[in-house]
Amino acid sequence: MESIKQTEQKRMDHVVSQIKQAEKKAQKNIATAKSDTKAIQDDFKNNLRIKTGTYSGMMETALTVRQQQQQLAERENNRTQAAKRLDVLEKMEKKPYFARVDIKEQGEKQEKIYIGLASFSDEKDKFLVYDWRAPISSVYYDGGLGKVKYNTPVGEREVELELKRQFMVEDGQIVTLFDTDETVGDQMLLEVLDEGSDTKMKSIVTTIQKEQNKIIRDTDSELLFVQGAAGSGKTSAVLQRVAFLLYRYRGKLNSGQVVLFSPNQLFNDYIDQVLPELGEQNMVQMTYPQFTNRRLPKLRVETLQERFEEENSGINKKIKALKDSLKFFKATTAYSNYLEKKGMRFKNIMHDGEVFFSKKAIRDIYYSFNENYHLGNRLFATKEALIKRLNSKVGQAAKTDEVQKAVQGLSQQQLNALYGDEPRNFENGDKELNFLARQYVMQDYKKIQTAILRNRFLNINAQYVHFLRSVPELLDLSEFDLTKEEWEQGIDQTIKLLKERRLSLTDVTPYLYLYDRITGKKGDREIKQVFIDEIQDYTAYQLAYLKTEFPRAKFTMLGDLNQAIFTKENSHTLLNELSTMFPKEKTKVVQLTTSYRSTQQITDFTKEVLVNGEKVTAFARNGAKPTVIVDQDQAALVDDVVEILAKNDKAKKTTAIIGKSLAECEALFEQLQKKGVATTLIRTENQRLVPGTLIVPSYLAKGLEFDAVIMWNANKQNYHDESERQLVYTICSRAMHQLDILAAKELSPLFDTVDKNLYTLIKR
Ligand SMILES: Nc1ncnc2c1ncn2[C@@H]1O[C@H](COP(=O)(O)OP(=O)(O)OP(=O)(O)O)[C@@H](O)[C@H]1O
Repeated sequence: MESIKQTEQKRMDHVVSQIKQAEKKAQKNIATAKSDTKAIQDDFKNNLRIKTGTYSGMMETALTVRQQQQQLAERENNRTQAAKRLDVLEKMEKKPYFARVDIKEQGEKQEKIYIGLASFSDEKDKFLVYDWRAPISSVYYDGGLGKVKYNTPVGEREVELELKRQFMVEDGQIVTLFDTDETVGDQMLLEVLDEGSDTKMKSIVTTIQKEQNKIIRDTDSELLFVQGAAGSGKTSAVLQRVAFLLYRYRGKLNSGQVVLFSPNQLFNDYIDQVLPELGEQNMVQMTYPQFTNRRLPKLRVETLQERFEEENSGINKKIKALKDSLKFFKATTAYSNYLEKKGMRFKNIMHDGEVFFSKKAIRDIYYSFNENYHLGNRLFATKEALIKRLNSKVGQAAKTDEVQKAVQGLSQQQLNALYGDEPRNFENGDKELNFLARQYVMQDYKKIQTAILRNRFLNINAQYVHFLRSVPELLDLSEFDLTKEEWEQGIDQTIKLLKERRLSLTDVTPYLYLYDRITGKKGDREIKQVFIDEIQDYTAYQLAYLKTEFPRAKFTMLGDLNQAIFTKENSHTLLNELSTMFPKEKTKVVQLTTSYRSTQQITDFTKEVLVNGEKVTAFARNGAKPTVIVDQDQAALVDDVVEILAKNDKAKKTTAIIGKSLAECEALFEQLQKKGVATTLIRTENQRLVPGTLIVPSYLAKGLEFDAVIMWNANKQNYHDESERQLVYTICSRAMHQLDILAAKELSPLFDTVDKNLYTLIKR
């Protein structure tokens, strides 16, 4: 008798052969679209007669050109569609599907549903494969055998799940199959997790877990908040969610309307293959500093490294807490509203070293409009009035003898430049001279026009400082444990930086928000979905700002309060503030507690580093216990690194050495180089992850993972402050299979909370 595997293989062979046929068809479509395009272009070249003699002739020509462009766009669209389909088919040829569920709806026959990367039907329109995002596919991810419910666009349905089968497939051949009554068999997950790390993140489509599926398929929430332990698959789930939304709202949502904010550039690079692997285009990806700094080209904003290494204590810390808060955001809004009545700061518009429009004149115009003019309109009306005044000044100047004489003395070439594209049919000589004189003056005044149009008369630096000075009237400083004098000290620092054309990261967002309010900037209404990863490193202010910047978007925010390495203990306040920003009934919070990244031994160890942390459970996958090596001095530690690297290399494990600061990483890099050990030092977030051993500073390790991690210099001197606990946790939780912690002389006391049985201690 034929085994189950043979029967399934036969079916798979059939599907693969159908897919191959479909590929041929797609190739033909691409070729047809290409030759059609060429034919249209040739035809156009040969037959188009440009008729410009008469008005109707011109119209006819324009119409023909337009028709041709439309035809070309249509063919181009056909071609891209066919090319996309071919791309998906080629992937499916290797792995047509990864699961099968047998379901029975009441009163109906049993149905076998095969689930893969995309839907595929045969010539008779019978579904051979269902897209993993189709409503019915949800039962595969959600249910054990028995009754299961799933959502469809027209409501909930219930079916009996009678079989759940998973396939490991390579090149169209079934390698293994598992029948399971567990929610997605652990066996398959184990196989997947046992694989080594890569410089690129992979999709988890075949083994999405029930909780993750909830995140992926949510369509109701305006704010979906995911608190997930390190390695619990937040990032993975969210990328699957993007693919899901693009499928669910096909035609209404495209990848350009989805934005993902990620922790750093390195991480962008790490995840950029997941969506293409799923047959979708990547969304817009950026980091928050990229988003804000591109609007501040003239100011130098603090970098991630500077932010990480800056001393944040005492008054500074309290000022930062205030500036990061939602209260401060509200104060900015209140302050800007008050500017409709008074308080705007302006700059003179200068010309040749002299005041052309004085700030007082501009202020008078600005406040001459009635109270129905709100900030944006008020500015617009002011600009209009200034342009009008400029024009009348141009008129006056053009009439002066001086200008008239100057124009008469111009060469033909200079005159031609003044005419520009203007048709030269003037009623009489006077009018012509007048026109030329105006043009002549305008050349000189061009800069003034630009200054008006570009809002150069706004004095945003002075305005921001004025706002800071007004803060004690807008909120209660004592709530942030600050006195007025302390607050003033903070303002002095900001002024000092502004004078050097610099801005601290904390000030960037309020500065921009104030500017947006004054200029009436409306935000990007095109963007429909915004994803924010590592939410714990954002401030409430930044999130409130993002909400105004993307007024039509739904938000998915994910993070791990345990890994707040920049905001530290403020991360819990963030969660509270966040909950007031979105309507309660439209907010959903999902917790992911199982960590899939690391072996049980590593997760059990790392979670004890935390005190009062969010919940973390290990996924049962075995490996060696973490090792802690305490050696005599730095030189001995370098030898330890060399030894560990040799061992890891032999076991084909990729290692990342994570040091606290960049300086430390640089020093280690050089020492290893002297010993002939090749590594790649990641200095900035703009670098690429490459295969082989990496040395990474801690603040860039966010979101990444490696087979083996060496925590460098985990001694007392380096990590002693309670506020560094989360950083230590983030570093250690990057390891998938092996973790070695190295310290000279004395281990950091932050490890004291860890049970001694959970690691192997080597003292040398
Ligand atoms: N359902 C799953 N099936 C297979 N692998 C999974 C699954 N969920 C997570 N993983 C794997 O676990 C690892 C961690 O996932 P991911 O990076 O998405 O976690 P995270 O919650 O974003 O972590 P962190 O907060 O530490 O950055 C990845 O290698 C991912 O492929």
